[in-house]
Amino acid sequence: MLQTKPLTILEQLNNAKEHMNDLGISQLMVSLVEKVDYIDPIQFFSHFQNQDLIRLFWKDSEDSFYLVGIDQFKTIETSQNRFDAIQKKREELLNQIYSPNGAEKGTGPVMLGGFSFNDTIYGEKWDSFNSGQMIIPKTLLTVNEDDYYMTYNVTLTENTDVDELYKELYSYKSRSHDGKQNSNQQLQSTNSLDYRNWSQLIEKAVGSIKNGTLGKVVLARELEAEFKQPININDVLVNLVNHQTDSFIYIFDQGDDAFISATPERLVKADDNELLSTCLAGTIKRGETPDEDSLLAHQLLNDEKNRSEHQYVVSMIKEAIEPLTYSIDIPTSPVILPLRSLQHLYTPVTARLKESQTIFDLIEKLHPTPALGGEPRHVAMQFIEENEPFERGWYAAPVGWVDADDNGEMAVAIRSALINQNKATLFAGCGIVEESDPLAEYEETKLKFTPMLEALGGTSQ
Ligand SMILES: C=C(O[C@@H]1C=C(C(=O)O)C=C[C@H]1O)C(=O)O
Ligand SMILES: [Mg+2]
Repeated sequence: MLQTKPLTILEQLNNAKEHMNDLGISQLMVSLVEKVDYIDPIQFFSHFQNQDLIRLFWKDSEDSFYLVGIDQFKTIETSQNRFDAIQKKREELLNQIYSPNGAEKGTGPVMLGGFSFNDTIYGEKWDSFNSGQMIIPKTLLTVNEDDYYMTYNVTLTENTDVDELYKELYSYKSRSHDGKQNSNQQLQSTNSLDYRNWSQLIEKAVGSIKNGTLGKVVLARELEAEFKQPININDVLVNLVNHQTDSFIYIFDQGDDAFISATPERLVKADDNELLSTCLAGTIKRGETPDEDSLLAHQLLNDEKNRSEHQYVVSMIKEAIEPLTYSIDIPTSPVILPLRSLQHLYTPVTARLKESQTIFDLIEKLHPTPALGGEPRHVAMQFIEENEPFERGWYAAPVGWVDADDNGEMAVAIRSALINQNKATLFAGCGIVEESDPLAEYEETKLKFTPMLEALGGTSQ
């Protein structure tokens, strides 16, 4: 077969301008894609610090797929009926964007963003975050294994000088950036729900479980950490990439406020018609020696309380996904997912989707799973809303990306922090079931704070 040479960006721009004239319209949104040589995604992200631009970062848990989005081309924000509303607005928008060069997975008018845990979001801390925010960046770097792509999203008008615009697209390469590092960041203080209040909360939940109102509920606490110097997001990213290798890494950096997560938990991945999801619940620490480590793993696998926390998630995901699929594959027992400072019970889910469901339909069905909400879902959500003494914001909520062909992936934003200047708010929760002991659950949240706290430059809690 005759292989046609991909069009250069300049050729694509000229084609788009011609297309616009042919259509007799005065304005056209265009998504231009080119294959490029190696670009380090972390350096590329870091390059745009202190430029008052939104920065978006995504790395998958296999360390093979990265997206870095810079600046907003188009942003969709919703509050009411958010998953459905975003999907509708997205369709409208995509219909208007011209992509002259076709698109490899994860290139072109890709949207990155996220949602809040609840349908609404409140509180000063979360002022600059919405309950649904998906962004098509102006410039997007895509790294897929060994292939590198740049996408430029632009609006052409009758007056656009193509040669000028072409030069402008590459101007980021020459902009200088502030590469200073805070290598010796110091933690000044932390503040979180004290143990007495925590244990009352857990006892209340266990009471509702014992009287049959609830099966499982996930309860969390926030930890406010103050540092000596402003937190450098670039440094945090480098620390997370180096130490949380089997996690998704997600950053939504709006300049003054950034939300960061290094999470092992996938909500859903849609790859052509294949669907992947993850059941992740049940936790124990890592051992100091390989022997102790496997002893702990063995203990976790055989622990009834942790198995029960896990089973709620497996049953719910299966029930939610089954009607949408031709076939579904869920192993009958979990395996261990070892992370740097803790290990989890893990059951992978694979399925073939029946018809083209968008990732937003899937999120709507799945969020929140009993790994972050509980069972029954609405009773657990109400319990959380009434009893947890803080706003979850984007913690424990879906974050990720989707391309124009409906390929995409959403992770669950746990092991996360909201960062503002020299302050960070970290979040950690755990699944409460009938056998839960408040002290053991408190220790479990401490373990879950560790990775992000260390990445921020703090070591103690
Ligand atoms: C709620 C969190 O994690 C969830 C709770 C787990 C548990 O209780 O064992 C394990 C993984 C996640 O499903 C969190 O990290 O904040
Ligand atoms: Mg647990």
